Amino acid sequence: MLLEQMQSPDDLKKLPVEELPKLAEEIRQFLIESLSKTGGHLASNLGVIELTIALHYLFDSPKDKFLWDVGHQAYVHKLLTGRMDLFPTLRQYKGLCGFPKMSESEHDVWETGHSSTSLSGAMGMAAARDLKGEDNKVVAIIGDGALTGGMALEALNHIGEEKKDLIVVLNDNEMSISPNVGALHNYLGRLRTNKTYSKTKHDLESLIKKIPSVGTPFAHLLERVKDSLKFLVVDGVLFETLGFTYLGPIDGHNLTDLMECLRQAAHTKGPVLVHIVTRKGNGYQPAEEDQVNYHGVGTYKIESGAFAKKSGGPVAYPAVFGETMIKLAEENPKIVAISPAMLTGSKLEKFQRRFPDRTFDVGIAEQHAGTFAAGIATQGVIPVFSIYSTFLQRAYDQVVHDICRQNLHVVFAIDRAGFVGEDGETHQGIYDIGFMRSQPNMVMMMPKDENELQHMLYTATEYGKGPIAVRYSKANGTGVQMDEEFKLIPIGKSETVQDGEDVALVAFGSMVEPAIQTAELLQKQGISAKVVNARFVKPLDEEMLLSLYHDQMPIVTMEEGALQGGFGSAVLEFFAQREIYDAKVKLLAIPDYFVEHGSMAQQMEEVGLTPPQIADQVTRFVKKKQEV
Ligand SMILES: Cc1ncc(C[n+]2csc(CCOP(=O)(O)OP(=O)(O)O)c2C)c(N)n1
Ligand SMILES: CC(=O)[C@@H](O)[C@H](O)COP(=O)(O)O
Ligand SMILES: [Mg+2]
Repeated sequence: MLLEQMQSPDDLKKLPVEELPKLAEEIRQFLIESLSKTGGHLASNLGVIELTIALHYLFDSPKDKFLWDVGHQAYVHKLLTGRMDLFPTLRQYKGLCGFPKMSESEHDVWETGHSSTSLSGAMGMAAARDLKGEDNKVVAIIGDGALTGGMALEALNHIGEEKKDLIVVLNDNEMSISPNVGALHNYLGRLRTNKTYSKTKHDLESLIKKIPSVGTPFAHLLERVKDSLKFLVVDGVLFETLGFTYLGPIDGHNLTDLMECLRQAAHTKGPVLVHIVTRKGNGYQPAEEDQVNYHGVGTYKIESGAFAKKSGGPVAYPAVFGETMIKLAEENPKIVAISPAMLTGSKLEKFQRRFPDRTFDVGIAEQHAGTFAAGIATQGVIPVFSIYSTFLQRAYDQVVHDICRQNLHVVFAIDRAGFVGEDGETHQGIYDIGFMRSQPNMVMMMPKDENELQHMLYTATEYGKGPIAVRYSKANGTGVQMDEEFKLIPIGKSETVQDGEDVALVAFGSMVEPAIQTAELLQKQGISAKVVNARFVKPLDEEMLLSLYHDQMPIVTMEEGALQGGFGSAVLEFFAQREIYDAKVKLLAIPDYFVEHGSMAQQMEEVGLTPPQIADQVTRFVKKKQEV
């Protein structure tokens, strides 16, 4: 098997060119087989097998730098850089990361997970290279979806101006996770169908070169004629206008064409954009036919492509969000949904089918989505901005400057809040509590179960006074009975779940259920714990906190979020502001480091947030308090 011999790109370079299609086929079979057992980002990787082979064959990694945008398509790169044996551990605890990771290999020179960063990173590397007087190549590989991200467009603007040697490979498969959207996508479509462009341009340039222009009075005029002629050939060559040499479009599954084009790119001065056209899921029929669901998969049967059945259990929070949105929108015609390219994961596809005019998939454009929501809200329409916690990070200034400062009624539906499992550190949804609650006007809540989620969403859409956020986990709910009618939750009011005398477990959202389990464990040790469902991190239920203090209850705050600036911090701030210095408060939250991939359960255990671990900590805390 050729693949087994690939310990480094040097081994690849030893292969005769004729063997490369065989290697590509082996990689395809390997990925289909290996991911059927581990899951992972299958379809995107099947689409870049030939491209990755061509890149490693022609360039000299790690001297030459490859920056994989999003990084979900870097599995082939991992295979060709000696990590085949680790694939059975892909995305598992302490196993191979699903994204580029510098600690894994010297060939991973840029870490990703969030999209649209590769061009800025590449520009930085090219600038540093030139300052140091070095001569390596820098190649950014970006998908058509990631290209819609604002960062990528900002970088194109800069790169085109600076004119440094840098190659951008645009992998155009017409797909984001869902079919790609937007005017830029439509433009790429026109380039794709205009296959004669490159040839015509080449012929034209050869012709113009024959006219003796340099040094003549007509030089400038002739250059302008050349540019104008280009625009006659296709309706606007955006990338050339921006200062890139545009090569393509070429078939990204044809190794010969790829090699030829990349060779030409490597010898071209200044920024080059190589436009390759690929098929997501290429070579595996189930993935080609259902590109959306094969973007990221769990385990599946190779022959049929059938996904392993989910192990029953209660419905997951995102599904409850999707269903609730339909109910809410049926009752309230002012409600619209906004998603930055995540309709599928956010469970809004059914909503989109039911209310196509009230659904906005804006592409990978979190910043725009935020300010777009603000604009909608100014007109009395109610935008529900559905966004994963981790991607909301990208829209922070929009949250601050456009939404909170203008005190607009934007409803944030913050999905994937807390640990996310296999995607790991780039995707953990654990910072939103801190960065949202610091904003004036913000209201923020998290439900203890799926029934409370629907009531919170209803409360948020009815609120009307300013920005309001509901964060919820990707996990399954608790299996609680769902109420038929929506109820308003009083803003800033907690709920006592069970009474107790020795300690108060004040839990935020997803930690209420573990708090109840912890209380049971404590009971066995003779410790009586009160459990409070905090519901709100902002505004806090101050009355509840003061009452616990007056009852001299030690307080343990519990949250699935970062310790710094989180729910527990808010409780401490409250007591400090009231000049209450003898409140006994212990904070249980996620400590100050990036927690890597694994299952959500493993991640909770790693940071000490499982009920037995919490019970131990609470026992020590209560005993210490009694000793004082
Ligand atoms: C900032 C950000 N927003 C959203 C995502 C979620 N996401 C991951 S891959 C992807 C689609 C990327 O499409 P494209 O770049 O064309 O790559 P393809 O999967 O088609 O190869 C999206 C929306 C992300 N990783 N980062
Ligand atoms: C690479 C990426 O950002 C997405 O594909 C992400 O992995 C989706 O996560 P979910 O599976 O939770 O929707
Ligand atoms: Mg794509």
